[in-house]
Amino acid sequence: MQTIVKMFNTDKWVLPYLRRYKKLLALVIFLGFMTVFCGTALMFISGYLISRSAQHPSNILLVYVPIVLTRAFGIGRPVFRYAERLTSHNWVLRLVSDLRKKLYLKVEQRATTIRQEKQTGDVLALLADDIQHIENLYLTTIFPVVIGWLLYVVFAAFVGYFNWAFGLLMLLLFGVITIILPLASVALNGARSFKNRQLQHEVYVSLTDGVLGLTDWVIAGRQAEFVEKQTALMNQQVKIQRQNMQFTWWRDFVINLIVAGITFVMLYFGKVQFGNSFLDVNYIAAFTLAIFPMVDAFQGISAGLTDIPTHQSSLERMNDYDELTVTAPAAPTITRQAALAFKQISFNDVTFKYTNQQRNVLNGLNMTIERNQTYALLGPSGAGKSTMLQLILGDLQPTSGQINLDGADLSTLQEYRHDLFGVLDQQPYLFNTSIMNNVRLGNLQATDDEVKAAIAAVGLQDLVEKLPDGYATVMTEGGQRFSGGERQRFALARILLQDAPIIILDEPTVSLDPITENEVLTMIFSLLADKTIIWVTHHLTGINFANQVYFLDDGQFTMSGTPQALYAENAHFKQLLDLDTGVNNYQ
Ligand SMILES: Nc1ncnc2c1ncn2[C@@H]1O[C@H](COP(=O)(O)OP(=O)(O)OP(=O)(O)O)[C@@H](O)[C@H]1O
Repeated sequence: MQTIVKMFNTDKWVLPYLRRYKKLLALVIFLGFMTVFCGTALMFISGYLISRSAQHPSNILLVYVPIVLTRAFGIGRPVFRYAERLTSHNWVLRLVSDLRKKLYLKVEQRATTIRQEKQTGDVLALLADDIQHIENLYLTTIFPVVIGWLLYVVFAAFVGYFNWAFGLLMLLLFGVITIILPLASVALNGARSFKNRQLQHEVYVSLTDGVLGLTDWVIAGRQAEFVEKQTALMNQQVKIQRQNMQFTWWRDFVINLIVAGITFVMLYFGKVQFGNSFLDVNYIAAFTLAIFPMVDAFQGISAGLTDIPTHQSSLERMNDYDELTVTAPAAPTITRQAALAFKQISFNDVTFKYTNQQRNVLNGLNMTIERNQTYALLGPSGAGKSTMLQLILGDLQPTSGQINLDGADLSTLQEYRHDLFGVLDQQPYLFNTSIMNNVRLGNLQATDDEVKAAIAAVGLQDLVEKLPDGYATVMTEGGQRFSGGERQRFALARILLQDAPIIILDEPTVSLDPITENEVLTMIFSLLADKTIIWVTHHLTGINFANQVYFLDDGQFTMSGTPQALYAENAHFKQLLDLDTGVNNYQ
């Protein structure tokens, strides 16, 4: 219970919405209460009416009023129920839509760096499952519990109005169903529900991880191990769910036993209270029958409270996510136009360290990137090349030092990012939509003719036009229907449409065969001849396209210069290049 109170005390996700929509919330609770009230009153009046009708009809008016009331409560119950469903779902959908938007904005703000702190499965679970749980927190927990408790108090007071001692007895007996049993449920079953929720989360994380690396599991011939791992997790879940169902069965059985006891007590109360009067005797059936519709509402309290630990873990995860606050970057100090017309980008003593790492990945780097020049960045695996690209793109911030674009701190220019940078990486993503839509992603304002021109520029016009559906051909997920070289060309067409002045190439040809690699590199550098290019590459194929080559090792530049100068001055570079190209270069 303490953890629940603590959870709500520190909550930033749900409570603000309770306050924002409090009037609607009060209406939902009122309508829910009226639904159960009408159901109870209907049974009460019906009990009275049946009993009264069995007596000698001294005056027809005495049954006429209950008939009208039966009709009123009979109509009132479904009407209130309908209105309650409408408003509660309206309330919950508003809340969920606000929550989704809030969560989306949080994720979006950190989209580029999120994978450093969260696993993909974590974020998926958060987006898909946790929000759903918050929705259920209201529909299956908060609303039924509040309505059930309200009814409990009103009914005990009603009985107390006739006989305070019986009122007190009802308070006590119904208290067992509405307070003691639900709390015992939370205590006994809560830990299990919590564990189930955590297992569900583990399944998400492990499944996403497994699916992302599915090819590797298959290549390693360890599919069975992957399936076993998932099955073990799911079996644990099934076991817990079975225990939960058994627990629910026993709990409901105990509730029904208690209700049977309450029914006898009520009969006795009726006899003592009303048994001596010819007219009042009809209240015995009325009070006794009224118990049954209420029991449904009271059962909801136990079920609702037992779910709290499940919701708790969702709420904790969402609040935990909230802790990852994003500090808004300072406003840009130069205009978009000035940024696009930049002359140079400079690295000034840039050092970078990942928060979870001991050592610096980059150590006091200095470099100047001139407009319209091509820079090749080479170095062994783990040297820090990709980290450098992320720093240029503003996805990471230097631990010390500065990266400036014409004197303006690059990290403050994030709102110009799409206009400044085009990125072509190892596996550009092609979506399961038409070729036209996929290429148009580079520039949503581009006309059909412009898209076609970009596709023609990358040499894919013939291929596309020969397809039965032409430009409307759906690419299939990840663009699987096209070869690696074709996928890179489509991605290049996107970049042409985007027309950003700085192009980041992150080993775009690493997965291609040497002939296709040569073709794609030649195409990239001829089509992007007027751009500033920063190109990370593992080997020296196509290095003569670069104006400057920088070797990065262990976070520092160990060598730099034009390819020609390095070839002339550095025996190692000469040897590597000759090996890579199989000929003597620059002769
Ligand atoms: N998100 C991260 N969190 C912690 N350490 C990281 C992270 N990303 C990279 N590193 C570490 O930083 C170092 C540099 O990584 P980086 O990816 O920049 O190297 P790289 O030169 O691009 O390597 P490769 O050529 O293999 O892609 C490596 O030791 C890597 O393990």
